[in-house]
Amino acid sequence: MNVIKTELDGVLIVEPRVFGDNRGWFMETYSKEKLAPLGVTVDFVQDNQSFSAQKGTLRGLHFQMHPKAQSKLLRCTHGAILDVAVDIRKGSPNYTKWVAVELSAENKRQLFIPAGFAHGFVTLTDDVEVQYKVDEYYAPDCDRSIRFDDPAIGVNWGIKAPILSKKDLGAPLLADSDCNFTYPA
Ligand SMILES: Cc1cn([C@H]2C[C@H](O)[C@@H](COP(=O)(O)OP(=O)(O)O[C@H]3O[C@@H](C)C(=O)[C@@H](O)[C@H]3O)O2)c(=O)[nH]c1=O
Repeated sequence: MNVIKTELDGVLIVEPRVFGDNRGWFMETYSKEKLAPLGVTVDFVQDNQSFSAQKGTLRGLHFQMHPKAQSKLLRCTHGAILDVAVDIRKGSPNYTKWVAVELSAENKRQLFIPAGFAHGFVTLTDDVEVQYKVDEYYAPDCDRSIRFDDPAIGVNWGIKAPILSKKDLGAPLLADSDCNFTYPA
């Protein structure tokens, strides 16, 4: 596996090794022992999958607060997404900074997003399947959204009127959120 650092410390692009042959291809999609020396040292406890029918669907920006904060390892197994991580740790030199990485079934890239970051993605094709591992169980009490178009963050999603859930439509700005991440942790 190859790991590429992003501008945000701790947010990593993971490129699995793909073995092609006359049948097709094979890859390890996750290996604890191969990823640990490269910076992914968390213990994943839950696997998630979502399907988005239409291009231009946006899920985010989401996070779980302490004490149920989550790290995530994401991949797109059908179609393509623009995957976004935002540093929302108060006091961080990168506070409100974001990175966007295209993940697709074709490029097989994964994005590791540590706790302390908000996450969201917009679909770049129809029929998008996203799969991800998380290192903390779903905890509705700690589950939070912030506005995808919060001007204090300014993510360039490349789309003006995305398809959103009711929850994401009514999400607060980061400044009005009860987000409790601090830097250093
Ligand atoms: C996230 C989650 C949701 N659910 C339920 C709650 C709800 O009824 C239904 C749909 O939930 P949501 O609308 O929050 O799904 P979604 O908008 O896809 O939420 C996800 O978005 C991406 C961007 C993330 O980063 C994830 O951590 C997660 O927040 O699924 C679970 O049972 N377990 C879970 O782990």
